[in-house]
Amino acid sequence: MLVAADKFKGSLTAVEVAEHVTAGLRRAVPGLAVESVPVADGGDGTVAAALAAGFARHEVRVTGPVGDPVTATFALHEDGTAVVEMAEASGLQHLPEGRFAPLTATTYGTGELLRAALDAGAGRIVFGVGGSATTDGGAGMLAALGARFLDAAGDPLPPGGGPLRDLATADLTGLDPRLAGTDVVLASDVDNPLTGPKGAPAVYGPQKGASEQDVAALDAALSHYAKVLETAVGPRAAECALAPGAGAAGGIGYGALVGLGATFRPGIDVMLEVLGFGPALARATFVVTGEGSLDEQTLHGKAPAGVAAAARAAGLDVVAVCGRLALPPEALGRAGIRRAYPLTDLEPDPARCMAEAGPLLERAAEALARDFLR
Ligand SMILES: Nc1ncnc2c1ncn2[C@@H]1O[C@H](COP(=O)(O)OP(=O)(O)OP(=O)(O)O)[C@@H](O)[C@H]1O
Ligand SMILES: O=C(O)[C@H](O)CO
Repeated sequence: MLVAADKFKGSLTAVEVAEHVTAGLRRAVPGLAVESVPVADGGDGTVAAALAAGFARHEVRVTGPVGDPVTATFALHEDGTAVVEMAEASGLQHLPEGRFAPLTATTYGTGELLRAALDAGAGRIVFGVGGSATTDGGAGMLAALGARFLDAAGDPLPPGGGPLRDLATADLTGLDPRLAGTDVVLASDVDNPLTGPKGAPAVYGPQKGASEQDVAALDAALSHYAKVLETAVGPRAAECALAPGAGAAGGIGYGALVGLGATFRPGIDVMLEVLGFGPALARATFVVTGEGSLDEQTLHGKAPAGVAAAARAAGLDVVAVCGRLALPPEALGRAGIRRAYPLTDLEPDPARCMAEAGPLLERAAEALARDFLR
């Protein structure tokens, strides 16, 4: 039995989900052998999943999205693979008192975090992006790693995506030379391009507090930024702006593709590899996956869809646990999930469902075991 579920955002971490599911399964089937691989898709919870898989914890003080220092964690494996999560440095959770800063929030701290991973000896970086407070195209991150972004007077630009409208010259030649020898994988939660109707400002700007006017300003600023970078590094900068994942996390995907030589991969695929899911799957006979909300998004590359695809390919049955379920049985079936057990079936009151998620999940796992394991 393999438990490979993501967090239930707002109520349980992926590690807690695994613990409660295991407890419930064992209550129904005493002595059941259960292995767990808490999973994540590159978005928040990615470093936590790597730590649960045995990576070493490294904590660093870096610049937060609006300039105040924050403590960010990255995870390092003894084989030299680092898992770095941009939200640890530049995520929405670091906005003081939750106050948005759509035009001025910076990814500078993410660049500092990447530098710390290089300092710690990382030879390969899995760069998980998503959940960002920023829309600066990764300019702050590149600046922290040695790039220079200057206005017409030759002064460095102030932080954030808005000021990129005044960018006159970009110079990436000062980037940390260790990056050239480092394999960077962009593990993204989304595949949007940098700008346009499906771009970072239009699609994800509003969740960072951007008004309609801000979205238009950010889209123009990022388009201009990409043009200036084309002058600095050549036509590949234009290709990167259109590439899947360029628009992830406020365009940090673009910054990583252009400046860090990153390659884009769907986050869940990369993370399953990094977390040792394959060998665990080979030992399993049945798989439980899940996340907080099983919905349309789940089908688009979220953790349970990735787990179910891999498990079905190995010929194993998959069922899911979740807080809430917003998919019909046919859609679950297409994703390779035989049945889902939502906590809201056990406790219809949403607030109690969140507050008592642990014990409810144990009951859901017991029911699942009775249905499938006896
Ligand atoms: N215990 C719970 N009971 C009912 N619903 C829950 C519970 N825990 C989480 N949820 C629902 O799940 C939502 C979070 O969904 P989920 O954990 O799938 O993350 P997400 O928002 O899709 O983000 P990510 O992309 O990081 O996975 C919450 O907003 C809530 O609606
Ligand atoms: O951070 C963001 O902008 C979203 O999570 C998409 O990557």
